[in-house]
This record gives sequence, structure tokens and C-alpha cells, in this order.
Amino acid sequence: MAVDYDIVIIGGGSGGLVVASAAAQLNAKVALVEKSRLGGDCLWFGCVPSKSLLHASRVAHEVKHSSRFGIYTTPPDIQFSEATGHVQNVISTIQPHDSPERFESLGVEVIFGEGQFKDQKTFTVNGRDLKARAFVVSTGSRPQVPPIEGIEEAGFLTNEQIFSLKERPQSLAVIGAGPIGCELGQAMHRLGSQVTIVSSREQILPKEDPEAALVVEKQLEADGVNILRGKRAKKVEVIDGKKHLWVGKEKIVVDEILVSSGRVPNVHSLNLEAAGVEYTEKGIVVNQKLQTTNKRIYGCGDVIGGYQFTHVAGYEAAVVVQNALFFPSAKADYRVIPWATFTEPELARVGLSEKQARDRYGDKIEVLKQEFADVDRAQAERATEGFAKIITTSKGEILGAHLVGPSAGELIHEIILAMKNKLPVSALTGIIHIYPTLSEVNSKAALQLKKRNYAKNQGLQNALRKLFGLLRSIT
Ligand SMILES: Cc1cc2nc3c(=O)[nH]c(=O)nc-3n(C[C@H](O)[C@H](O)[C@H](O)COP(=O)(O)OP(=O)(O)OC[C@H]3O[C@@H](n4cnc5c(N)ncnc54)[C@H](O)[C@@H]3O)c2cc1C
Ligand SMILES: NC(=O)c1ccc[n+]([C@@H]2O[C@H](COP(=O)([O-])OP(=O)(O)OC[C@H]3O[C@@H](n4cnc5c(N)ncnc54)[C@H](O)[C@@H]3O)[C@@H](O)[C@H]2O)c1
Repeated sequence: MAVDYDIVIIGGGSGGLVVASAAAQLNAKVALVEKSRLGGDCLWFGCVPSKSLLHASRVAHEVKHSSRFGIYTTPPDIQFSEATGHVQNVISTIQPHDSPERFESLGVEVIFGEGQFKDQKTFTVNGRDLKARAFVVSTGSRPQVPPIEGIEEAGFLTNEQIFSLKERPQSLAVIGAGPIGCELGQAMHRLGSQVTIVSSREQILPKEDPEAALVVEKQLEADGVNILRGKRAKKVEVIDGKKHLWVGKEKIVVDEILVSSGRVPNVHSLNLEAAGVEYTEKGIVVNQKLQTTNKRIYGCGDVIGGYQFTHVAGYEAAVVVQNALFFPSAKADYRVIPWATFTEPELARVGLSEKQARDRYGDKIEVLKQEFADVDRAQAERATEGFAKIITTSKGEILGAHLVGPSAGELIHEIILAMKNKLPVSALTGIIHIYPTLSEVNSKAALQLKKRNYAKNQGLQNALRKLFGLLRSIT
């Protein structure tokens, strides 16, 4: 039986929009179903507003601390509503790229509505039955609200409200010390809120290299952020307009609470059961080809769990386009997935952690660590906290990298390129790095393997000593 569409995409965010534009540009017949606005979390409540708010907060911090460069100012007057106004302006500037008009001009049929699967082959929206050769579920995720007694009654903020606040909460408790909690905790503190971060683990940013996370933690504390480690928020009560939050045996009194304690996949209103699509509380179950348990239905982005990043949703979208429109042969490859947390200092990672590398390769690994303090450009800018740590096999194959420090999210890309193309770590010393740039942190880290191997090679050292002695004697 003929169908109307090559592909129907449910959810128009980072993943769904990439599928839609690529498929339409390949001349496929495409429908995109979106329940609210195109753009998804990244544009409206995620990457774009958080990086914009972080930038405003960094400027405030720089101004406040400019005397270390001999520049004296009065303390900055932070107009919070203008800082969030800047955030909204950035969103408005980027939004046309994700607009329905742009997608319609590419040939995508954009349908606004919240639909459901009717059966294995049909998605119904606004009373219309959409039949397609393939479907993609890319409905993203939403904040997980932890089981804290009284939280619903007391009220709280998530990433869906914080960027449109007009008034700065004088004090803010941030529940969760993952990337959202650390980025927004630092931004809000630098913009004038008194922030307390509640971290369920001893280590903030628990998915990161412990030494690297410690560098971020020290900066947060130097900023004045209060961090409660190894504790969970348990109960909240409103007394005289203030929120009293019990964290273990401690009580903190704040004006507002930001919940940043993880994400849940948006699966529930889709009637996935009717389509034979299995899911767990982590997300829709997919195979390596990103097919769900119904082979005609694919999943990509946050809704399938895993790495919840815009660039990963985009990568998965490319795999889905190939498999859904043509022959399902492409497999998602998660070996070289980078990400960064945009606190100051930034923390960027690709590949294995030191522990994962040791678990897999035993002691046959090398940990090449270079502090930013030995990089002249970092000294010039007094941004010397942090390091690059590159983990390799003894032969120099790059297994992972962890950078914490100025512009770490930018600097990691040459390592990603080397790793993806299976270049040895020596490739990072094989190109000339411009002096003085922060990127020297990578070449200096990489050079350590050469130095280490030379230091171990007594035979070569003796031979060179003899050779130079001979050359001197005959000159
Ligand atoms: C505060 C914050 C900061 C972040 N910062 C970064 C960052 O710096 N870098 C980075 O890489 N990632 C970042 N992320 C993560 C990133 O935003 C997500 O990984 C990314 O948006 C996931 O894309 P997606 O397509 O899966 O979901 P989304 O982009 O959220 O898109 C899902 C879309 O589906 C729609 N939808 C939901 N249910 C339905 C339904 N039933 N029917 C129809 N449509 C539906 C939604 O309205 C939405 O438009 C951040 C996230 C947050 C919360
Ligand atoms: N820069 C970026 O790329 C960026 C920025 C923000 C978010 N993100 C994405 O969004 C995802 C979600 O971020 P997130 O920070 O919400 O989640 P997360 O899962 O990474 O961290 C949340 C933390 O909160 C803790 N927690 C849970 N309940 C708690 C409680 N009651 N009290 C105290 N702590 C509690 C969890 O143990 C966890 O460590 C990230 O994993 C990432 O993929 C990316």
C-alpha cells in the first residue's frame, strides 16, 4: 500500500530539525510534527540561553576583578533584567534559522500539534492520519523533579523558567551539580544571587575527570558559591515567603530553588505501545542503527537517553536520515564523542577517562598532563588554572582527553580530529602551534610522551653522547 511520506518526524528540536532539513534537501517527502515551537530545548531553554547568560556573567566577573590588570572601576551595577534581555535577544536572532518558514521553504510540511501513534504504521495528529515509509521520534527530554517533600507546593524553577526571569532572586539553591547546576549556578552567582549548590555526590560534575572537576569546584568556591557535597535535598517548606530547604541535617533559607537534577525522556503522550516501540525510564530502546523495536520507527536525541547533547542529536540525526531513507546499514559510533561544560574554567572531554582506560588497558597507558600555568599565553591573561590531560596507549594511540581551563571547549578539537582519524598523539607535536596561543597546552602535553620515551631509552642516550663526542673531536 502506498504511503504519503518518506519520513514523518515527531519533535522539531536539535535532532528532528537536522533530519527534516537533510531529508527535504534530498528531495524526500517530509512531515515534521511539533507540539509547541520549532527549535527545542537547545534554542529556547538550553544551550543558547545558558551560554548567553554565562557570557553576561563572565563580563560581570571580569569587570569586578579588573584591578588585577591595573584597571580600576566602581563595582559593576548588574541590571539582571537586561542580562536576561540579552539572552532573549540572542534567542530571537538565532530563531529564524529554526523557523517554520525556513523549513517550509526547504519543502518540509510543518504540522503543529501533539499526536499519537494509532498503530505500527500510522501517526495521528489534529485528526489526520500520517502514513510514512519511516518515522523518527525526536521529542527530547524534560527536567526530572526529584522526590523532595513539599517541592511542588513551594514552587521551583527549572531551565524552562530561569532564562526569562525579570528579577534576580537574592538567594538561590541549585539542586544537582551536573552541567546544568554548575553552569547556571556560576552564572547566577556572578550576576549577583547568593548561590548554594546541593551536590548528591562528593564530586561535582560526577561524569568528569575528578581532578578536572576539582579545578571547576575551586573556582566556584572562589567566586563565593556555597557547595554542599554528598547530600540530597529532602524537604522544602515556605515560611514567611522564604523557601526553607532541608539538606541532610542542614537547613538553607533561600528565595528560589533551581532544579537541575537530571532529565526524563518525553515518551509518554506518544502511545508508543500501539506502535510496538519499547522504552524504559531512560528513554526509547534503539539498536546501533537507531531503529526502535519497530524497525520502521527510529529514535534520536535526548529521547533515546545516552549522550544528551545537541551535537550528538545532530550526529544521530545523520545516521537516521541515511538508514530511514535508504538502506538501514549505518551504525551510530560513540567512540569519539566530545562535550564541554561552559563554566569558567571550561571543562572539555573526549573518549575514555583515566579510570576507564586503566580498566581496559591496565598499566599500559600513559597519562600526559600539561598545566596551563606553563603556557605563556595563559600567563599573559592570568588564566592559569587547569590543565590538559591526554591519555594514550604506550604506543601513543589517543584514548581520551580532559581539558580544564581557558577555552577548553575550543582547544579540544585538534585532539578530537587526531583521535577520530586515528593519528598518534605525536601528530599534535608534528604541526607548528602559533606562539603564544593557549593551544600550546596540547602540543606540550603530547610532547611529554616523546620526552618520556627518550628518558627511558638509555641506549639511544648513550649512542647520542658518543656521537656528539666524536663530532666534537673531529671538528
Ligand atoms: C540548560 C541546558 C543547557 C544545555 N547546554 C548544552 C550545551 O551547551 N551543549 C550541548 O550540546 N547540549 C546542551 N544541552 C542539551 C541539549 O539541549 C539537548 O541535548 C538537545 O536539545 C537534545 O535535542 P533533541 O532533539 O533530542 O530534543 P529537543 O531539542 O529538546 O527537541 C525536542 C522537540 O520535541 C518537541 N516535542 C516533545 N514532545 C512532543 C510530542 N509529543 N509531539 C510533538 N513534539 C514534541 C519539543 O517541543 C521539542 O521541540 C543543554 C540542555 C539544557 C537543559
Ligand atoms: N554544556 C553542555 O553540554 C550541557 C550543559 C547543560 C546540560 N547538558 C546536558 O543536559 C543533561 C542534564 O543535565 P543535568 O545537570 O540536569 O543532569 P545530570 O544528570 O548530569 O546531573 C544531575 C545531578 O543531580 C544529582 N541529584 C539528583 N537528585 C538530587 C537531589 N535530590 N539533591 C542533590 N542532587 C541530586 C544527580 O545525582 C546528578 O549528579 C546533561 O547530562 C547534559 O547531557 C549539557
